[in-house]
Amino acid sequence: MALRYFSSPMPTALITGITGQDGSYLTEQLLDQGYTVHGLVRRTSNTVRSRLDPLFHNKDVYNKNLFLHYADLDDTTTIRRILVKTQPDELYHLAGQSHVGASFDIPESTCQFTAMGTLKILEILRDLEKQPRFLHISSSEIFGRPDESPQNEHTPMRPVTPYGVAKTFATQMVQLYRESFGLFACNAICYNHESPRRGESFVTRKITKAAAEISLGLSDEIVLGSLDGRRDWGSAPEYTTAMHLMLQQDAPDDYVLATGQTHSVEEFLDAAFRSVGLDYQDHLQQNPKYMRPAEVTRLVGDPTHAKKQLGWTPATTALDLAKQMTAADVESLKRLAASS
Ligand SMILES: C[C@H]1O[C@H](OP(=O)(O)OP(=O)(O)OC[C@H]2O[C@@H](n3cnc4c(=O)[nH]c(N)nc43)[C@H](O)[C@@H]2O)[C@@H](O)[C@@H](O)C1=O
Repeated sequence: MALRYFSSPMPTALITGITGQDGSYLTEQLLDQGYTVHGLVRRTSNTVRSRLDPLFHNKDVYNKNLFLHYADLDDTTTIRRILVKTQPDELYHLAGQSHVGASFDIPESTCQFTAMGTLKILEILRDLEKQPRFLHISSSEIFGRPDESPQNEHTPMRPVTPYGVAKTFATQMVQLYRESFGLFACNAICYNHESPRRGESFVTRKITKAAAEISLGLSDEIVLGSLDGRRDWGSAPEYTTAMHLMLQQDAPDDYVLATGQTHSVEEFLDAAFRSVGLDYQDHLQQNPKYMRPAEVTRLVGDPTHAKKQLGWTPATTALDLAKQMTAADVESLKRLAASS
């Protein structure tokens, strides 16, 4: 695709949350299109980055065009310095505390990183001479218990979880900075999006990893909370493709990224276990520890705007994902066993 607004032939992107599921897919997609990619990473004693390290090993060009910088989300001086030094054309803000269940236990740090972290970046951008186009990863959790179904970009926000409240604040700040200060700032309002790189504490990956382990005789049970929640699950690399398209438009806007279909946790569980010849009922335990004080039960997105404006179509269904992710977990466990 032609990237019309660049003055130089090699666009540059900066990604917060580059080590996460979405950050790693987006990095691959941008590098494959000839971008130089800079990523912010947190300074920890653990330098293994399981989703990014294979990129450095796989293709030599990645070593030349991918750069990581240490910066926490609340370290505004360092982020400002990196922005001034790297002069990105596009800034993808994917970082934050993203676990909804955990946000009930750690509401302050959820708001500090997910809400205030976004505002701090917007404030830095406001002062920059060269302002990159900005994408904030928002969430269907902003809709909470909505009055209408499916939800679109105009559905009122009614969050019911600390994470949803933090994302609502960040989403509205992005809108405010777009309208009041003229930033090219967009919200990608993402419904659940999954892949074999999904963190293991999210329900899809927890299920597919357990199905793989049980099928290989490595475990015998899976412990979950409520199976009733319904989710609009799509494929993570398809959603990062749409995020990139959002920053190639003539004008900034918000887009719902969703499939428009929902499935229950139980349906996903059933599909994953069936794909390796198991009946989940023989292995399921339920524990209130995984149940939440408040739960969004019926969120489903209307992706019409993204389809029309971006020409984007989500192709992978939740049941495809259940099978693909279980197969990937089986393969990875087999590789691990072969190498030890
Ligand atoms: C759009 C939104 O999407 C994600 O948030 P989420 O929907 O909360 O995702 P999840 O995989 O944690 O839960 C899905 C459902 O599964 C139920 N559930 C049952 N048993 C367990 C269980 O054992 N663990 C978990 N995690 N969930 C369980 C749980 O109660 C809920 O009904 C994030 O990416 C978030 O960042 C985001 O923006």
